[in-house]
Amino acid sequence: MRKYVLTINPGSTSTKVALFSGEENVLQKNLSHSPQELEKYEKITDQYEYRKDIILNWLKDNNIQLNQLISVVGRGGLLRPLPGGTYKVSQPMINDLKIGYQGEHASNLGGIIAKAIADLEGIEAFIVDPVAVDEFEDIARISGLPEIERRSLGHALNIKAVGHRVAAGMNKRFEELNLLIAHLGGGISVAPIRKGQIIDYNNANEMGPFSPERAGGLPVGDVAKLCFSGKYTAAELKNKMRGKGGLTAYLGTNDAREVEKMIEAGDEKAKLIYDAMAYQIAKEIGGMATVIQGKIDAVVLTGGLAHSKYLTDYIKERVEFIAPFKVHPGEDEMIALNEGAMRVLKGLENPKIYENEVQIND
Ligand SMILES: Nc1ncnc2c1ncn2[C@@H]1O[C@H](COP(=O)(O)OP(=O)(O)O)[C@@H](O)[C@H]1O
Ligand SMILES: CCCC(=O)OP(=O)(O)O
Repeated sequence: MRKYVLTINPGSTSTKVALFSGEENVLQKNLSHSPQELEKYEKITDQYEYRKDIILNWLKDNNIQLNQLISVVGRGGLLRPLPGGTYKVSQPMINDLKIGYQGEHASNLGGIIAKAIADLEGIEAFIVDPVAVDEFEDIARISGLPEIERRSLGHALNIKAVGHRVAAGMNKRFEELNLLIAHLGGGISVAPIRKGQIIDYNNANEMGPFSPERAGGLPVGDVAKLCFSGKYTAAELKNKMRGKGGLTAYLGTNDAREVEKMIEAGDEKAKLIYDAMAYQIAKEIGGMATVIQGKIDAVVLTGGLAHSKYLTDYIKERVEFIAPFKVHPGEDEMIALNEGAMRVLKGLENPKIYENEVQIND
């Protein structure tokens, strides 16, 4: 009997997979990937078989048959800019995920793997609130060079899910509050949210604080020099900035738990780098506070790194003057994926259709 929704969440440092029966999360696995494990794949789409097999083997190991699935829902990736919601995975969407329309990222595999597994059973595949959700105000798009637009790419799925949870805890609706939510994962997004709308944020793939595996915003003149130094190919430079940047570049690991062990063992370099990441996150939160004119109901930290007391205490000390400070460790992404699919399966909402007529340059 078909009774489960399979949710698939490929992140830059992990693959998370969960089975839901109705609202209940009945089984979940979170698998971390080291940089060494991932570096053998030239492009992120090359990780398709590897990540898909992890999921299929996990189902098999837990005696779950594919004919028990109602539908499959994946995290959505760097598609064309689009409104939030639940989208049916279609061929035009798959094409854009494969080319990485707005860039490469593990989340592009979410819809692709969901569709591949759903097709084995002839059931529907969906994505929910993908990385490319765009609610920016026009002023946030201006970069300083007319050829380059600031883009809305970040952890919309978790930020919205956590925003709803925080609002419920304050006996309010998400749409009533102004929040500053920082998702601290393999990538980092710092989002000023006005009445439920993410009106700005750093592009987590290319800007803002450095992260476990990304370089974040860099001095542009020095980047230009590096590009023309002749030392690196374009692909090598891209890898340095996403995948092999941040903690990975300085310390050889994307795992903050490992970094904390290094610090405990007296490694001063590890402490300087880890503190610098926390410092940059606090600075980004401070800057984004101006976007909503300091009228903020709560500053919230979420994502895998928000499990770290060391990191959250460091940030708290610097930002708690802004608004009440809350920590929501981990993510609500698996729940949010299931809820998005359930709204459609129960007929409460029509799935959105992905349109690919907007043209932008990568
Ligand atoms: N208990 C913990 N303490 C400190 N850091 C943690 C903990 N759990 C996970 N992390 C770190 O969180 C980061 C991954 O966050 P996550 O939100 O899972 O990212 P992604 O979805 O991009 O893979 C990694 O650097 C990981 O080491
Ligand atoms: C590209 C923005 C999304 C992102 O960084 O996700 P991860 O933290 O899962 O890598």
